[in-house]
Amino acid sequence: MIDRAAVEAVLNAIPDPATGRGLVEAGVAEGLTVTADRAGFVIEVPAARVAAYAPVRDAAEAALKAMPGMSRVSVILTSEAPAPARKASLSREAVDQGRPRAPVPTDRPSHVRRVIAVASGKGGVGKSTVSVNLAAAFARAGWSTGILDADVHGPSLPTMLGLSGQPEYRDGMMEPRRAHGLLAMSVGLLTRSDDAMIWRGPMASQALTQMLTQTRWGTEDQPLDVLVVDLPPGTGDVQLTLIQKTPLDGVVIVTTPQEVALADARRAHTLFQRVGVPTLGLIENMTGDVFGRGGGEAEAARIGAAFLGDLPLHADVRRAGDAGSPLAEGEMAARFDAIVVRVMAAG
Ligand SMILES: Nc1ncnc2c1ncn2[C@@H]1O[C@H](COP(=O)(O)OP(=O)(O)OP(=O)(O)O)[C@@H](O)[C@H]1O
Repeated sequence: MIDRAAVEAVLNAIPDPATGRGLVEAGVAEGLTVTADRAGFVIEVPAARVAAYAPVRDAAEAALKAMPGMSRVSVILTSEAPAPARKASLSREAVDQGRPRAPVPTDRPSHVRRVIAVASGKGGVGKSTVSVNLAAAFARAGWSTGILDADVHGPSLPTMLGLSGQPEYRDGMMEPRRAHGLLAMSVGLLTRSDDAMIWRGPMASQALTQMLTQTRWGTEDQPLDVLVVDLPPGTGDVQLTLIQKTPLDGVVIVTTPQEVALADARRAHTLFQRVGVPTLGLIENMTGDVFGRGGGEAEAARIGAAFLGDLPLHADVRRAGDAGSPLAEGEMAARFDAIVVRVMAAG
């Protein structure tokens, strides 16, 4: 198990060029996610400073990869979009064009009945695990189901469904992959995992739009009943841009019972509320002796959302994820079936 404190110590040994302080201390490592064997974060700097921070990203990546037990590291260097230049001589029309406009949601994907996002206020709460098992439970309930992995910070669907290789293009559309009764598309299938990617909000949003609207999720004869979208964790700019542009019918928020995760879940709920996407409910993951229990239900009541259920830490869940297939039977699969019944009732 990778320890978050150890990751932070490694990152604090690397100085931020601007302040000379360690990367975590200086607040440079945004959205730091540490899971059992992975770590990732985002460095967001003004466009002019991207080159100066590239060696920092490389050093951080190398240092994290060298940690014992670390299997995957993703350090993303992104640039803030430059503010539009305004001149007094611009016409009114041009000035108007420079103003931020209310974002226009992209078209709905064709032949898809419902788009449900799975989100978390912070990383490492098991959002991707919940997404894929929720999708499998929808399929067990008889709904034709797709899953779209939009987690630019660390796409994990290819591992969880045992997928590799780029998707095929046919008649100008990407063909989703088929696995375990689900249709699947992942940002991880569209990029080489070792690429040093620079994901800005708009780029991530463009990739998501493309995967949503240019994937053949359904046809006139065989529409898709539900598309589950695994969003990147957090409540920052990337998430805001994504959800503003994406036609979502509802969101399921995943949290752990810990106080800090609950506060982040609340923040996520507020973010979705601001853009008019209804929260279908909260799921408490990793309930039990380690993290406590019950916080998710109390938080759901506090924000006026449904509580969809809790999921204890269970070896079957991790084993299924590692083996590249969702849960198909047993106690944990049954818990997901119960959650799906409540989601269906909510949305
Ligand atoms: N209920 C559970 N019981 C046992 N293991 C779990 C459970 N939920 C998640 N895990 C394990 O925790 C790890 C992290 O899960 P996952 O990758 O789904 O998190 P995440 O929140 O999607 O992370 P990220 O923020 O990086 O996307 C995985 O190894 C997964 O198998």
